[in-house]
Formats: sequence, structure tokens, C-alpha cells
Amino acid sequence: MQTQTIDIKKGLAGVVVDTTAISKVNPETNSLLYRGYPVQDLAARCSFEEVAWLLWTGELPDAGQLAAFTAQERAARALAPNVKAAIDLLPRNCHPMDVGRTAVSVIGARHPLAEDSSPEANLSKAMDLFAAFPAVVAYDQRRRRGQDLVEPRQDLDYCQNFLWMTFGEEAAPEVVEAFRVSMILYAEHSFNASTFTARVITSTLSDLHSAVTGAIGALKGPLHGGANEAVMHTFHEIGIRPEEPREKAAARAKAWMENALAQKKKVMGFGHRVYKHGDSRVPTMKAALDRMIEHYGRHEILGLYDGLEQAMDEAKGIKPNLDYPAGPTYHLMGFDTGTFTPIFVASRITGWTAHIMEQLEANSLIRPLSAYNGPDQRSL
Ligand SMILES: CC(=O)SCCNC(=O)CCNC(=O)[C@H](O)C(C)(C)COP(=O)(O)OP(=O)(O)OC[C@H]1O[C@@H](n2cnc3c(N)ncnc32)[C@H](O)[C@@H]1OP(=O)(O)O
Ligand SMILES: O=C([O-])CC(=O)C(=O)O
Repeated sequence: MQTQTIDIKKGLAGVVVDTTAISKVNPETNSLLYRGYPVQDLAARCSFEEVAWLLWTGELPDAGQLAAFTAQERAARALAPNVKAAIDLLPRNCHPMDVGRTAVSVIGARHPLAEDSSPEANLSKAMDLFAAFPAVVAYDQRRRRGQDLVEPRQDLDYCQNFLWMTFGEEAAPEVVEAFRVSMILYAEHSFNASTFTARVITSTLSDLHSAVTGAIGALKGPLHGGANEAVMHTFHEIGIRPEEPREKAAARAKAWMENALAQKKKVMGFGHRVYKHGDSRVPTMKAALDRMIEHYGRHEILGLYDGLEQAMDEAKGIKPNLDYPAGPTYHLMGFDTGTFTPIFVASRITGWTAHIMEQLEANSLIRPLSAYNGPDQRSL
């Protein structure tokens, strides 16, 4: 059989398919750089708007650039009537990622530069989509709860306004801070499955919104972005009991994990294709989760978190990925579980669109080979 002599890289594991100057994931040093800057430093010192600009352009914005971008972003936040109408046509019980995917399609179809893939047009479309997507996420969560649309506020920054549009009230500064950190950590991660999807679509010279729509489809799966939602399903399956002593919650979580692993289940929120000794972003996100646990006084969440993590480590030595602390953080903030992965989309729009622009700078159609293992030629 021919396939036996061909070295097949299943899942493209370990295959380097192109260069990128956008981010460096280094499992040896357990580090992640965006355009050369450690993500932890960006999370400590920058706004999400500044990080978006950095990912797109390669440099942090100066004061004038930031002011112009902030003005453009604030002006493009409102949910367009035809995007709202398209969302309203979708059932309230469909997956929120389906809403996000559909909304990006509609946003693309109505954009005046829809078919223009010049660098200037793509940057402008990336900024518009960055600005417009939070209203989609916020409105979708609200309509499922039977609540009305909340209009954006010009006096709030991106993260404050995202929370405002979702909950209809100003979030506490600690909550905004944890949300900002999560958005920066989720923004970019080299050739992950959804980014690679965006690059594959772009490589055919298709348009930016088509590439992002496809990327959303790839992110939805629980082996990728859908894991933050799946983590919360695990917590609910174990049972969240506010006021339960932390040690008791941890013991129940440990028992759940031992049982799951005995049944050879994959537990979402653990493991990573590239990092094998822990995800570089987890300590920063875990610190944000800890702050939210203190803020909301929900120590039983920490018990569940620690119990699962310890049991997985003891049984298999597999470490949590970013989705593990992000899921319970969003839960504590009041987001519905189905909204978690759309929040990831809102963040990753920055990385995806940066990669779309980079792909077009030196494009080559992405078209690998396959080894045929079907029947030999035969006659009808
Ligand atoms: C932001 C992000 O997208 S981060 C990733 C989010 N995804 C998840 O959390 C989903 C759960 N994790 C996984 O499925 C995997 O760890 C992946 C897909 C992320 C990476 O997988 P791969 O690099 O392909 O490793 P693979 O799935 O082959 O796992 C290697 C071994 O570890 C085990 N393993 C890996 N992750 C897990 C897990 N979460 N739970 C249980 N076992 C696991 C596998 O069963 C396998 O064991 P085996 O060798 O005995 O068969
Ligand atoms: O890199 C990956 O494979 C998945 C991931 O962590 C991400 O996209 O943030």
C-alpha cells in the first residue's frame, strides 16, 4: 500500500507551514509574544484597543493613532438594523456561535468595501468588525433572556462598553479589568485551527468576512474555542453549590475527574497541541479568576477548579489551557455559558484579521496533498 511509505502528518502536528511575524508561541520557554512583546506585559499595561492595533500594524499606537482608532471604534459599535433583523430570525435556542457566524456574514455582505482586499480596505474592515461584534454577542445573550437591546455608550472604552451592552449596567472596575485581561490573552495564538482556517480561506483570494466566518466555525468546536463553554458544563455537571466549603467542592471535583478519566473521557480545558508543560497564558488568567472569586465571594468555584486540576495532574500530568480559567471567570461575571466562545471570537477577530492581512502579503494557495487509500481503479 502506497500510504505505508508516505510520512503522513496527521492533524499537521509538528508541521511548519509558513512564517508569521504576528506572534511567537514558545513551548520550551512557555512564553507567548505578540509582535515581540510578552503577552503578560501587554495584559498588565495595555488596553485591548492598543493590543488590537499592535497585532494589525506591528507597533503599539502613538497617542494620535490611538485617538483616531478609538474614535472610529466608538462610532462603529451600534448593532446595524439589518444585522439585528438577521439575528432576530434565528431561534433563541440555536448555538450563540451560529449567531456570531451569521452576523459576521451579514456584516460582510453589507460592508461597502466587501470585495476590496487591499491592505487599507482590510485594515478598515478589521477595525469595523472589531467594533461591531460586541453588540452581536451582547444582544444575543439579552434576547435569549427576553431583554431589550442596550445601545452602546461613547464614553466607555471597548471592554467597559461590551459589559455595559451585555448587562445594561456599568461593571465594577475589577470586573472590567479581568475581562480586559481575558480579551488580551485570547487575541492571538499563531497557527491554531481557526486562524489556519482563516488563512486557508484567504489563500484562495476570498474576502476578509468569509475568512472570519469560516474561522468562527473552526473555533466553535470543543477541541478549540468551544472548550471554555465545555469547562462550564463540567462545573455544572459536578454541581456548583455556592457557600460550599472549598475543600468539599474540591473533593467532589476530584472524584468526578477520576471517574471521567477511568472512562477514558477527554476533559475539555486540559491539554494543548503545542504546550505540553502548561499554557503560557494560564497563570495570568488564573490570577484574574482568583480576583473574580474574591470579588464575588465564590470560593467553591476555586474548590472545583483546584480539584479538577489536581486530579488531572496526578492521573495524567496534563495541564489546563487558557479555556480552563476563562470559563469560570465569565460565569462569575454573569455571562451565559453559550456566550463564552462568542467572547473568544470578539477577541480573536484581532488575530484572525492580522493573519488574513499577513497571508495576503505573500500569498500562496494552501493546498496540501493526501495519500489515497481507497479502492484501486476498477471498472463500472
Ligand atoms: C484555546 C484553545 O483552543 S486551547 C485547546 C482547547 N481544547 C480543549 O481543551 C480540548 C481538550 N483537549 C484536547 O482534546 C487535546 O489536549 C488537544 C486537542 C487540545 C490537543 O491534542 P493533541 O496534541 O492532538 O493530543 P492528543 O489529543 O493526541 O492527546 C495526547 C494524549 O493525551 C490525552 N489527552 C489530551 N488532552 C486530554 C484531555 N483534555 N483529557 C483527557 N486526556 C487528554 C489523550 O487522550 C492522549 O492520550 P493517549 O496517548 O493515551 O491516547
Ligand atoms: O493554539 C492552539 O492550538 C489553540 C489555542 O490555544 C488558541 O488558539 O488560543
